[in-house]
Amino acid sequence: MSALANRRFLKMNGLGNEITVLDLRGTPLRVSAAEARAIAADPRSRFDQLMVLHDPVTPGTDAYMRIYNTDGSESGACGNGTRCVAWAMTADSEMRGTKTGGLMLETKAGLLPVEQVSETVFTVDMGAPRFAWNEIPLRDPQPDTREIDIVTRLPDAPELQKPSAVSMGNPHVIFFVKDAAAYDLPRIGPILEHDAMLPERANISLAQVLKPDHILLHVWERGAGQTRACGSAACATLVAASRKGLTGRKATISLPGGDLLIEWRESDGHVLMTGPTELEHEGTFSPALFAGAA
Ligand SMILES: N[C@@H](CCC[C@H](N)C(=O)O)C(=O)O
Repeated sequence: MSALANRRFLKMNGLGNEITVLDLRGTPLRVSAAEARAIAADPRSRFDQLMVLHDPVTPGTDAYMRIYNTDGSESGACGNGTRCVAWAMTADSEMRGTKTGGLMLETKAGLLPVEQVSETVFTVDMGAPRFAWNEIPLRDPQPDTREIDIVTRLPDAPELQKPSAVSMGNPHVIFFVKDAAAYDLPRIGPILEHDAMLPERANISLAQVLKPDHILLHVWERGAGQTRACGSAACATLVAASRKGLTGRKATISLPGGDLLIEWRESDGHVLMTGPTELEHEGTFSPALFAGAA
């Protein structure tokens, strides 16, 4: 039987981005890719991202987070999930600590300071974006990641060329388009996610700049498919738009699930993401869930 059987989880969302939070602090347990897929397959614990809390690694931090996509792959960043974890560590009767003030969370991509804005709204410092082709990473050297070469040619969407690429601790490719809602993302998303230029695949964004401080965004997420919102994609998109001179350094990013406020802070180059969280329900994993999952 999986050691995760009967463990408690929280089912949450950040702007409709489905998030399941599992607290494994104080245990040596780890979630395997097969266990993550099994959790995602159950409608009660279904997720776009599973946020697993582990004991802190770096002194002074509050928790280490491992982030799983629906397909069991791992990511270094999840903006919406980080806000959900912050809510859980602040408000949930079993996960909250005694600490007041902000939290310092950590992933394999780095440190994420979080501040509470109101009961359910949090601001996450998502860190500094990276632009070097090998840090995103891309397969081939690119002189300027504001406009990269990709291999995919879509006969019915020939304009989807020369996207921007940005790492927010996870890889993002952003196409600036006239109408972000006009594309069949479930069809073209997987093709672009697996473009040969993207050795670790990428999250694919279609961005429509409405005003210098407002962008409409649709996202196909690596390992999870089309989601109602993606926080790290919103950060990467604002940064890419600002680098191309399409927006300023602060904008509202409107996603199908709602709005995020994103600021690319001038003083230190960090990206701040502010948005809501929602608790849907709590539950425990049924032992039967993991039958066959290693
Ligand atoms: N929804 C997340 C991003 C999740 C990670 C992504 N699918 C990846 O594999 O990098 C967010 O809110 O940032």
